[in-house]
Amino acid sequence: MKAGVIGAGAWGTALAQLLAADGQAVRLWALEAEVVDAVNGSQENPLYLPGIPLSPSIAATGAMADMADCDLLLVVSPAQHLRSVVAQAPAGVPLLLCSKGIEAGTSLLMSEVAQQAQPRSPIAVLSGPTFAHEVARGLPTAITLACEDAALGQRLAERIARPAFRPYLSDDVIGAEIGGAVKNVLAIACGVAEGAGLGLNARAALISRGFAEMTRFGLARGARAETLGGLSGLGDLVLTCSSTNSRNFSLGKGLGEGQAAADLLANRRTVAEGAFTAPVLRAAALSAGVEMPVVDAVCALLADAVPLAQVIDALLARPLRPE
Ligand SMILES: NC(=O)C1=CN([C@@H]2O[C@H](COP(=O)(O)OP(=O)(O)OC[C@H]3O[C@@H](n4cnc5c(N)ncnc54)[C@H](O)[C@@H]3O)[C@@H](O)[C@H]2O)C=CC1
Ligand SMILES: O=C(CO)COP(=O)(O)O
Repeated sequence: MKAGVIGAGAWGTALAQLLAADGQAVRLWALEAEVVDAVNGSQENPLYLPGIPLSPSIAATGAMADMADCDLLLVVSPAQHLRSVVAQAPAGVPLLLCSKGIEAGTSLLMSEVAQQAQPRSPIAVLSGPTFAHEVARGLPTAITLACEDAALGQRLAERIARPAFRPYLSDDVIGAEIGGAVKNVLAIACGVAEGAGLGLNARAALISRGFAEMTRFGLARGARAETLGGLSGLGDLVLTCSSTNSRNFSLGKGLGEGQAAADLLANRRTVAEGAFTAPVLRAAALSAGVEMPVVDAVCALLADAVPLAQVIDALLARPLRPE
């Protein structure tokens, strides 16, 4: 039996490499035939993870039926495609969900979507500050592994831990997912501050006040505060809000430089999840009665609805209140 990875973008490929670096067999499902050919033929994924030599023990496939001999499936598709790929996956196999986002139309978290798509499959979530290129290169990384079933969580943690890759166990699945989804929207805001030349004070303010928004929303959805303050929340927020290695931060930087969202989002191959999560999160926050002004500002910019200067002025002109 072997581990399988569903989705061969940057993160799925990096996770396959992590698990296969010591020669263990890993099955990798890719959507694109050219990715299957490149991984199997020349041990690389130039489309999504260029410059990283991959282990020959990764076997790529474009046929989901080939995942039937896997005893663990890491699901690493973009959040908006998770329902369809999980529905095609073999039933009854533990699913470790690695996508970060909220489903449009349903406002469901990935664990809730997976539960609907594969009701018989046990579910866990893997989320934290983890740039794919760094994990693929074997650089030290810590991550949250959340699972309601403590024994399964322990088994999965032991299965994926490596000398430089440390999963920390949690039973707060909702908290781990909310941190990963919300931080992508806040990273867009920090990118805007960078692109518009607003300075590092503004970035720190957005990280802190954004974390307050994440916490308010998370607590309203049943997350625990310590999860939001951990690797999958604050940890990932800090990582993604401070580097153009983040696609979300880079998208925001383009917006801050005055480019239109429609142009920045047209024809991109890689995913900036925050652009999809932002409007869903805004609607979910509104219906939960949770104020998220930074998220609202990102939504306005993504809709190309309000000029940047006006969005910034509106945030700064909010009534003064206690922290
Ligand atoms: N790249 C990273 O460093 C990290 C990414 N993640 C999360 O992992 C998830 C996947 O992101 P990446 O691997 O970075 O993707 P990516 O941006 O590198 O690649 C895009 C992926 O989308 C897939 N795709 C496009 N259309 C599809 C469809 N109709 N059905 C199924 N798949 C489709 C492509 O095959 C490809 O695998 C996202 O939710 C992301 O937030 C989480 C941690 C780190
Ligand atoms: O989730 C990530 C790091 O933890 C990757 O962030 P981006 O999707 O913004 O590149």
